[in-house]
Amino acid sequence: MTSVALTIAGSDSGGGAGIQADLKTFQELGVFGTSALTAVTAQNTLGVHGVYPLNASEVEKQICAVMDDFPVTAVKTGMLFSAEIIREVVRTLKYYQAPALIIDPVMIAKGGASLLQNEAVKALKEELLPLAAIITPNIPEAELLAGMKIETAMDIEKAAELLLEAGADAVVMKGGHLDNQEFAEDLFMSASGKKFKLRSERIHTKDTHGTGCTFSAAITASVAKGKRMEEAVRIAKDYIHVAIKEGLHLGKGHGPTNHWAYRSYKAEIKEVVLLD
Ligand SMILES: Nc1ncnc2c1ncn2[C@@H]1O[C@H](COP(=O)(O)OP(=O)(O)OP(=O)(O)O)[C@@H](O)[C@H]1O
Ligand SMILES: Cc1ncc(CO)c(N)n1
Repeated sequence: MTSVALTIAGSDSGGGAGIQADLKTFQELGVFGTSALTAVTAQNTLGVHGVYPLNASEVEKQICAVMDDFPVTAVKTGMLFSAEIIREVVRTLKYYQAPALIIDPVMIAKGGASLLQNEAVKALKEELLPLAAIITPNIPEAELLAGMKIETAMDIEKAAELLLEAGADAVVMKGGHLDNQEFAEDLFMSASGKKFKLRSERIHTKDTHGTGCTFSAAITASVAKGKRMEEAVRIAKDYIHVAIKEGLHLGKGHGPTNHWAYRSYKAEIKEVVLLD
């Protein structure tokens, strides 16, 4: 049977991040993609030129339309913008006893534009995060959610532990933002005690627009197909790695990644480093 995933996120008119990245990723990984828009952004590779949120009730209607009709097996959240939208998403997902929830806690776009209001961070942490099968913060997002500064490898683990304590079943701390490193390394930790690093060669490119959205959408697609979380994050790491590596070099700023690249990609590039 065809697997169906739902993404609840913002639109990126430039097509590299947000809903557009999610649907492209679902498609490439063989999952039927459905969506609920939270906001429209006027955005391209140079930055965010406008943010136009929908009402919480408009978001709820879209989720209901999808959930009432489709056998959704995984849900992803991206840009949620406000505490009102977060609360409505939480209420609606609880009503449907929604399947596995993958949270990408989107806060700030690469150019610095805010995609989540400051006062909404608390709602994300206290109300949405406890529903998470996995949450995929980058370092600045993890700092705000865990309420601590992250400077060392030990800080990364400590913050991951705090997010598990806050109610997520698993966490991937994305290391894409740590500059000047040979590797792009992410830390996976689960409440059930699994812990490993996903490591790939760091690609030196400015074209990394939408990498976070694409990575968590790839996790969502595999989970929708019934794969275990550890396997889902490994596939996602492969997917994003090759999508960055085979970049399309579109636009004048931070270009999007290449979703077609995974089709012809066979070898495994990433390395899994088990930790005790
Ligand atoms: N230059 C790079 N080379 C290889 N992998 C990378 C690179 N940059 C990011 N990644 C990988 O891409 C995935 C997404 O991480 P990233 O830190 O970019 O997310 P993000 O900050 O949430 O992205 P966004 O800016 O789209 O919100 C991670 O697995 C990360 O290791
Ligand atoms: C709509 C949207 N969602 C997420 C991101 C983060 O990459 C972005 N730039 N735009």
